[in-house]
Amino acid sequence: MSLLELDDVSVTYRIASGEVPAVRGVSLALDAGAALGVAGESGSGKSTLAMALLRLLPKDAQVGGRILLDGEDVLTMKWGRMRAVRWAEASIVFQGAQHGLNPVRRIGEQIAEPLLVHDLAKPEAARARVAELLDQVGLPAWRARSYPHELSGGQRQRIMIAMALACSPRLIIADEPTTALDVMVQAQVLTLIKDLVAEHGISLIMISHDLSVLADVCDQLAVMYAGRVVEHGPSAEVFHDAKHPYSKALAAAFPTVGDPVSRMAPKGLGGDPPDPMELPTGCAFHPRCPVALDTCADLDVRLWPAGPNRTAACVHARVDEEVAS
Ligand SMILES: Nc1ncnc2c1ncn2[C@@H]1O[C@H](COP(=O)(O)OP(=O)(O)OP(=O)(O)O)[C@@H](O)[C@H]1O
Repeated sequence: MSLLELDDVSVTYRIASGEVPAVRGVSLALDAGAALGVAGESGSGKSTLAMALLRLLPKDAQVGGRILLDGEDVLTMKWGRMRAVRWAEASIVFQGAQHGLNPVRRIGEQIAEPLLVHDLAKPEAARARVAELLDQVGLPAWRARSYPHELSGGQRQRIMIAMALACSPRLIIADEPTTALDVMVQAQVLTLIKDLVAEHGISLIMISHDLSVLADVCDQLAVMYAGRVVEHGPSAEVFHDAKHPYSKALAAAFPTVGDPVSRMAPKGLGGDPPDPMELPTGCAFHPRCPVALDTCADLDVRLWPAGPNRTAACVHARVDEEVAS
């Protein structure tokens, strides 16, 4: 059984001017110890999906479908159970560490808090655990006495990772964990995440708009567009041989050093992502798609098999059935 199973998950925000379908029918599974990357442009629904996993969405968000964590549906859990699950079984690292830390409390107290709140350690054992966690994220034990403003952005993000690890969760959700950091520090933090999840056998969901980062850290990739997963498969295959034209454009937008010259000059995608309140008919990507057919505007688009262990929501990628063109 998968550690995490998403079955037809949808999230709709109800706002004054109507309904915003931010996530639409997402089904994904994550095995214990595996790492799944979720990619997509700004507004594609990645953060909404991540927040839905731990029921951290605001009240105006209506969530449908099933989110099974070790077989237990997160969406129907009692609040007491939900609070126990957060940190202890699954924790989340947000982008921009400085916003997540309390500026007037010492780092050590903040890392120890989830341990004390969940009654997983007495104060003395928690202090020892804080030193151990600081060591795991590459910081000296004396940093426990520092305040957040005494640390760099990269060090603060390491603290957030230490907090996420504190209760030894089985799943960590990392939402753009390195976006606010400079390139060198980004690489260090990514290596740290990669090493820690491998060492502790933790499952990881990492969210980013950068497919190359996800391909480096994750085994599987899901690409989101307008609230839907439009491609899913082994990360190296999706990154180097995308089947969906949107994933192709996204992969081409992040060439890596050493790539052949052909990949260094990607054709940019025209247009903007659609407003979720005014989604195009059929395939939501068709107005921007360089290979769209007339029929794509009316298509009942779904994730079709697109090769071994791969799916893509594009008629050009289907391998199972005859398609109308
Ligand atoms: N609280 C909210 N109320 C109404 N609409 C929202 C709310 N939060 C997000 N949205 C809308 O839901 C859609 C998905 O947003 P979301 O933040 O999940 O996307 P994202 O892919 O994570 O983008 P980014 O990379 O910019 O964080 C967007 O159209 C956004 O405007």
